[in-house]
Amino acid sequence: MDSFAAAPLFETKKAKGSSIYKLFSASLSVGIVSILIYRATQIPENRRIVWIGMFGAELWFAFYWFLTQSHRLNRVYRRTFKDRLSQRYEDDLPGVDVFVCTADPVIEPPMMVINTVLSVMAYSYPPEKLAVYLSDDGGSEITFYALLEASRFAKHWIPYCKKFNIEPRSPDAYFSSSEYSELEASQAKHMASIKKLYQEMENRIELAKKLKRVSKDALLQHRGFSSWDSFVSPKDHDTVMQILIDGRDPEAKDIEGCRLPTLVYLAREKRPQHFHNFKAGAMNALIRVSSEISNGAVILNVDCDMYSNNSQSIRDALCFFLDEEKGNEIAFVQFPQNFHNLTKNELYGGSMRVVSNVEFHGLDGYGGPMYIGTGCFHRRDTLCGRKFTKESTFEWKQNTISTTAETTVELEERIKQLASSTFEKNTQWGNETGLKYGCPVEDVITGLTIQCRGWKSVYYNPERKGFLGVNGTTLDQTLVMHKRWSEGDLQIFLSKYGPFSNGLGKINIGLVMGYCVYCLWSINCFATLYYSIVPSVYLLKGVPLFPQVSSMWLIPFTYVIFAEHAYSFAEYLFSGGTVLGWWNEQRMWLYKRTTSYLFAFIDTLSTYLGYSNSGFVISAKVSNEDVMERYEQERMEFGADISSPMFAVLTFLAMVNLFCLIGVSVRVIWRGGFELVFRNMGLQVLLCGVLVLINLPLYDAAFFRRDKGKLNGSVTIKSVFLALSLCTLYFLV
Ligand SMILES: O=c1ccn([C@@H]2O[C@H](COP(=O)(O)OP(=O)(O)O[C@H]3O[C@H](CO)[C@@H](O)[C@H](O)[C@H]3O)[C@@H](O)[C@H]2O)c(=O)[nH]1
Ligand SMILES: [Mn+2]
Repeated sequence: MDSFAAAPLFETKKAKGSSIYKLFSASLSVGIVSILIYRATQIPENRRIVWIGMFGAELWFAFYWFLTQSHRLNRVYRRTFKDRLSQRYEDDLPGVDVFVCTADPVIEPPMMVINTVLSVMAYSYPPEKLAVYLSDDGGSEITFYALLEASRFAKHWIPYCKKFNIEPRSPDAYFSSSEYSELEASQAKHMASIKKLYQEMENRIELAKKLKRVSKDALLQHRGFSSWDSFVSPKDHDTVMQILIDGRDPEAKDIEGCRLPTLVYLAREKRPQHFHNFKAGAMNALIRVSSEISNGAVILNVDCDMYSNNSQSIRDALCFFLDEEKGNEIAFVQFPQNFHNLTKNELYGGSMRVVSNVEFHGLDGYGGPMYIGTGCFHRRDTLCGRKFTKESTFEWKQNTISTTAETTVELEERIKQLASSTFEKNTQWGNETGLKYGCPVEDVITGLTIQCRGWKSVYYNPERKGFLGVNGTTLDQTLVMHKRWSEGDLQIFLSKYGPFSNGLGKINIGLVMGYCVYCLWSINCFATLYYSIVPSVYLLKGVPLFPQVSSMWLIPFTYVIFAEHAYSFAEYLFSGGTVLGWWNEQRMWLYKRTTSYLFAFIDTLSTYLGYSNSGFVISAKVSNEDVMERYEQERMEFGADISSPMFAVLTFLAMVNLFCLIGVSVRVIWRGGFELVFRNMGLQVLLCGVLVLINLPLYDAAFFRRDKGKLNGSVTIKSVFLALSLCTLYFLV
């Protein structure tokens, strides 16, 4: 072997400045411990219970802060060498199967879905090694029709992408980001004609969507439509499987005469009497079906809204899997979730900036990130349950399917039963094999299980983002999504597959802690609720719960509060955010903790007691113009007609703090004693004041706004009434 052949395909670098961080972290620990000592030693004679509550909340915060250190102490960054990959493996690249999941043609419009499909079909990768599968849990004829249209448009689109080496390769994203005037004349002409084809296709699909049926002409164009003859409903139908482009077929070529990637539509069989297990069920059906069609050694999974923004991502991922030294222990390569519809200051904290740019790098330092469902490359064999051994190597060359004389139709008929609703009965699918069932975050539990079998994962966060998706555009959507996530994560923690119950001893302790940060999200609700109600109410009552301004004990409180927030502010800016964005994120942090997490906890509890079953509320990916306008102006969207219990909790909390602050102010102005209040309860005033400040958009939505995004009137009235009652009650007794 010459020296170049031995050169690694990727490199891993530790984050700079980690010793400074360690010092900082140590100083904060001292502060935190001092606070706890204060609580434990200074218990007052009266109102012990309230004090102990404060102690409890602070104990929790301290413990949780300790867990989050695992995200920061050992961050690593990865870099790939794609030129070495092509030099060594260009003729030998593994097959790659891309799974795109969709579930509802209304929430996830067919145009969006096919844009994602086209973007992955156009990867810079040998087309004969690439296969794209669309799983449609909505079983929609319109989605199928759109995919059929896309399979034709691909013949023009893929050669265009490759000829001019364009990015991004989702047509919609490309057309809305590029101007003819910036292109050379020949390309501009070419683009104009492609764009026209695209718009014609779009018109046909939108028309079908509007009429809720495919035109008679189109129906005759493909035998696949006949599958809908026996169709009862999206929840009750036979398997629909159509190989729209068969990669084995030498005639399947684009307009330049180059081969095309395989393209398959699958709507697995659904029956009301058989539970379908949401996305995990869809993925497992895809794993089986694809194993008979293309059997790619590597599987890429994306949600239907997450188009590929970087045509090199497959090659990036392969640099990890094919690395001669370390590749054999890597089970999956996770890219961050990024979004293309964020506004500048991210009113709903949608980018999860710090998670992507700090925390996941920290997990990577301890054995690898979680699998987060989209933008993730898996090795097929590990996903199917194979255990790790030191001797095992990545044998991608054996994965090829022998080309038989079978026709496309014969192949379809033979393998249809792999997607039947009864296929998994009495098998290990959903348990030891494939993605795990029974958890609203199938991805996280599956990834953790793989890591517990001895595998590593890799986090790859390149400059040019690999995937871009759609983020929620209303407060309600964001809170509901976080409820599902935190609920699923808590269930993982409590299950026998949890980071603690299963991971301890199998994965690095740093990774156990790292998982716990997410798995225990929901538990944060108690300490946060306590901290955002009790000190304010006792402020109104005139009872101090923090050290006096003149006391030495104030020092650790001040240090911890200011240093921690200054650090989080710096971290947010360092991750590319804005000042206002950080402030918005603090609000969302409060809102998620007091609603999503609380409701997730309650629902998990009732699931355990057998009262309910957690479902999967599909995140909305489109919103009407009115909502969109406010989203772009960064006005918080409550939705005047939404009377969600989550909003009731938020409004109640906001009102309690408002009334307490007003109450104290009135008293001070009336009776004087400003100095006394400040001296005895300075921190309480600060806390209550910040809570009011952060809730300004909510008061605005409750009292002043007139648009459709304002807070529901009855929610406002009820919450004001409840908050007033609570404050009066506390004030009097
Ligand atoms: O019965 C179902 C329900 C959902 N989906 C698909 O699952 C994906 C994710 O659903 P979405 O509603 O967008 O959920 P998010 O909360 O945005 O998704 C994140 O969280 C999920 C649960 O952890 C993961 O499955 C996702 O990959 C991850 O992006 C979408 O493509 C859906 O079409 C199905 O295929 N079948
Ligand atoms: Mn999504």
